[in-house]
Amino acid sequence: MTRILDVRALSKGFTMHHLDTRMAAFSDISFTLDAGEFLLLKGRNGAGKSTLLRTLYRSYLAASGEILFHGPEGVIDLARAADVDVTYLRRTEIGFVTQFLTARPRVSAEALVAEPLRRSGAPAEAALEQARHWLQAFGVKPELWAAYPTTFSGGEQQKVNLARALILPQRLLLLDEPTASLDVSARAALIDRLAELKAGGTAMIGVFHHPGDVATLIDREIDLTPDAATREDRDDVVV
Ligand SMILES: Nc1ncnc2c1ncn2[C@@H]1O[C@H](COP(=O)(O)OP(=O)(O)OP(=O)(O)O)[C@@H](O)[C@H]1O
Repeated sequence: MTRILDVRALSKGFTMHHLDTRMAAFSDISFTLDAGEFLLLKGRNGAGKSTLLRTLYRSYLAASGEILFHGPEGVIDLARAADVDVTYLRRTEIGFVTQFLTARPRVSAEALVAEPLRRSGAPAEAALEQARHWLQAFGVKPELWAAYPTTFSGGEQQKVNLARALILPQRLLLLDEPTASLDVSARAALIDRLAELKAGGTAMIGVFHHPGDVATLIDREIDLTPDAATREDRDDVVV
């Protein structure tokens, strides 16, 4: 079993300056994750699911604890890694799929989707071909491929977002409600792609409003609700 992540005693809180108080988002979280494993994050609203994903991605700095990522060049603690190392890992090793597309002015949908492949060294035409394949797979109409996604509908933007986030297999994939606002066929395409990436060894941590969407992928779950018993048995998954 290839270890991907070793999270130890991780905590994160927020300082509410206007109230002069500090509030814990999650405390003392520990778990491990191996290649090809899918971990479901559960918990009531406000339990800290999104904050944990953002802390693992290093959008937030942890208050304490370790996030040991087993990467191509050895083990690196994401809680303390230099920004330049985090930026590098985000390009090639760690993906984050949210509900929101960061569209850029005057960048076409197909160019946006092809970008991760281009950055990894793929020739322009091959990257565009792959981009069109994934736009098609997620159900974006061909007449939109060369258009700017800033004007797309919410669901269309989400499909472009998924195509871009999932075009390049990564070692670790963080998923924050990626099925929100998707139609049935795009949801099916997403599940197929996640299954394919999982089979290829990508480790995943996901938050899903409807975990039933990904029931076939889930290996383990952690409940972030304070005092909830964390169940790690696949048979206990509630869908
Ligand atoms: N940037 C922030 N500043 C201050 N407090 C924050 C910030 N982000 C999140 N919080 C607080 O941290 C707690 C955890 O929020 P988080 O969004 O991680 O919960 P969640 O489990 O993802 O919730 P939901 O299921 O409602 O999406 C909440 O009480 C929230 O108000």
